[in-house]
Amino acid sequence: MISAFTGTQIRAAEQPLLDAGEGAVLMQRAAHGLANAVVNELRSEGRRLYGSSVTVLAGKGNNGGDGLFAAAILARRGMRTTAVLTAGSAHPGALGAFGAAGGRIHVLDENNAEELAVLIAGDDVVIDAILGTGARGGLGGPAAELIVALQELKPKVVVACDVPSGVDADTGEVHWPVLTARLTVAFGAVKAGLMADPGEGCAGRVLPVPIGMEDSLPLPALRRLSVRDVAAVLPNPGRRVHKYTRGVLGIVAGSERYTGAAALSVEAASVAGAGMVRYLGPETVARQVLERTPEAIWEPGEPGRVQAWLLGPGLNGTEQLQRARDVLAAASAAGQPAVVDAGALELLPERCPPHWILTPHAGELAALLGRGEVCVTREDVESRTLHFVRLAAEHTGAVVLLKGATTLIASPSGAVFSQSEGCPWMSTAGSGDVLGGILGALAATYAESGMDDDGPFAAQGIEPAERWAAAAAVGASIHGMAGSAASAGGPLTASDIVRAVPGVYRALMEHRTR
Ligand SMILES: NC(=O)C1=CN([C@@H]2O[C@H](COP(=O)(O)OP(=O)(O)OC[C@H]3O[C@@H](n4cnc5c(N)ncnc54)[C@H](O)[C@@H]3O)[C@@H](O)[C@H]2O)[C@@H](O)CC1
Ligand SMILES: [K+]
Repeated sequence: MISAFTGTQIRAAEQPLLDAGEGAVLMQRAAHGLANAVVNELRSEGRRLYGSSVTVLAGKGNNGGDGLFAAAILARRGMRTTAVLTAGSAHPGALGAFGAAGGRIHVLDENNAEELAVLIAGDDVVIDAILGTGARGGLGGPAAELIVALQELKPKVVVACDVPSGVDADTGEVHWPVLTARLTVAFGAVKAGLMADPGEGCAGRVLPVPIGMEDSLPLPALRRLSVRDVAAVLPNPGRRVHKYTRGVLGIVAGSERYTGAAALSVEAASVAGAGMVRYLGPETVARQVLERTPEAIWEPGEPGRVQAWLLGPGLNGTEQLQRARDVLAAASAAGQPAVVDAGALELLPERCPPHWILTPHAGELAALLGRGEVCVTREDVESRTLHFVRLAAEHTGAVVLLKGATTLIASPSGAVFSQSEGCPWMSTAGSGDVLGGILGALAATYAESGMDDDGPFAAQGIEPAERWAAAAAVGASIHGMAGSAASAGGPLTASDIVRAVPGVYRALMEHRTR
């Protein structure tokens, strides 16, 4: 599990060490971690260190100090080093060390941003050490001009020091312009802002470097399940199970207009481990569903027993909407878990049970919040994903899974998971219906066995109030892995994602036996 902390939490954990006069030691550890990361990045490209060039963009705070000390280390190891001081002044000790190691220094001013950008862009590495966790807002003035010009010139390798300057370490909000990094070296721990959009999109790979305050960190603000975690909690049928104990999922999806959504979600649920899938919808849709998944059962009347529900993909028309309304009321009364997507989000009661999983995209999340009289647009949600997903979980009382390049899952208890296994090719029609099917299958399976104190989530140390959010994170992770496997770098259809799901399960099961 990767744990991420807000910049504020990390600064608080550092404070006792700073008070004890350990600040310089922390900075040296950070600088060595950063310098080593630059060396490894160059070596991974088969580049020699000696004679390669690096420029550090250094702000006036400790982030700039880390960058300058790291550049001094690199200069001593034979790199040609340049520093651009973006605020006129810089950390005195670090600047002294950089000068003593033979680095060249330029001071950014009103008139030289473009000229410096051209000078720097050809370097082998650019280190962005302008702003770190002490930033308020983003870059302005000549520093912003420099970043805009540099971004256009596409520098070869950008390594961000702690966070890309302009990304809010607490929230992942981005104050443009930001230089997109290939690698972010995060000191002490990964910052929450590097695991939430849009911040994650600027950070590249994130490498945490311990600097000695890690034991003082509080509970994480965000967590990401690793492949190993997902493998460990994946439902694994024992010898004595049968289809009913494996978990039966009821699905209310599709309509005359959107038949594909029903077909995809039913098929995805069937391949994602549900013992049985019962489909509720019009006969014409059911025919297509069964053609694709003959294992599913069409329920024209009162459905047989189910353990969990999926409602919403492709839902349209009064008949299907009424069915979904009835099912929601029955699920609520029976205490059954439900995955609520797309059209069914509009049917939710004001407060939902904590084991319901809502799966909006940014626009649907804005609408959901609007019902609680929080007036926000899709763009607002996209620019502050972590904030709004938390708020939606708080307002609805349910687990809220916000779809995106990074999927955030907020529990009403306050815990947040972040998964990012997918790829941009997955933003294709029907992809969300497949996610719904996978989540539904997991909900049905975990409802039967999985949430107890002797279940797999408890064994991973996941608290009872966070387990349904963790289950949704498992679903997001499997969906992302299946999409990336199906894509292999190229375009794909939602059906390709479905076909890749069993392979992902097999690989995870193998992982478990290793
Ligand atoms: N606190 C510590 O002891 C340690 C901090 N470390 C580094 O120090 C960083 C935090 O350092 P600081 O607290 O000095 O803050 P930063 O280095 O993040 O920089 C903020 C500095 O720029 C100014 N500033 C804030 N917002 C600005 C904006 N939008 N535009 C221009 N200037 C702005 C501030 O007045 C401050 O002087 C961390 O990210 C990390 O890189 C590491 O060296 C490890 C130890
Ligand atoms: K930075």
